[in-house]
Amino acid sequence: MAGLAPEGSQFDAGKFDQKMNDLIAADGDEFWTSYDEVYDSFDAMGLAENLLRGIYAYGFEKPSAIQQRGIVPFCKGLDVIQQAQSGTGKTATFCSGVLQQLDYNVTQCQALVLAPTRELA
Ligand SMILES: Nc1ncnc2c1ncn2[C@@H]1O[C@H](COP(=O)(O)OP(=O)(O)OP(=O)(O)O)[C@@H](O)[C@H]1O
Repeated sequence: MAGLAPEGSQFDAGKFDQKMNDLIAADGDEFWTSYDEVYDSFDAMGLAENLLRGIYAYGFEKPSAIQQRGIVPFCKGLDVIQQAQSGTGKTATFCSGVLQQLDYNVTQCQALVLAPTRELA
């Protein structure tokens, strides 16, 4: 029937869980369920000078709780899942992480942000 995913391509939660468990077991040293480093200033995060200037130009003087914990692992290129209440600065967290990693000499697309607009509506 039109519109249906091909046979075998549907998401299988059981297989996904099994795959995740295998990955965690195999690479346990590289998998954290929390990240303990906290940076209580933007200066301390080692951000690029132009990015830092932009952050301060926006009037952001001190990083929020999620920013204190979330920007640096993002900048290190880690795969991260972050969760915080609405309005606590998540957008600036992942934007800072993306901007820090961009190569400004490259004109091709370097980042893609997918947002669940239904939840934001
Ligand atoms: N460190 C900061 N200092 C001052 N203002 C900030 C800081 N970080 C974010 N803001 C401001 O706080 C407001 C909320 O931030 P933001 O939209 O990033 O939060 P969010 O967690 O992504 O929200 P939502 O869950 O609703 O998408 C924005 O107006 C943003 O400019």
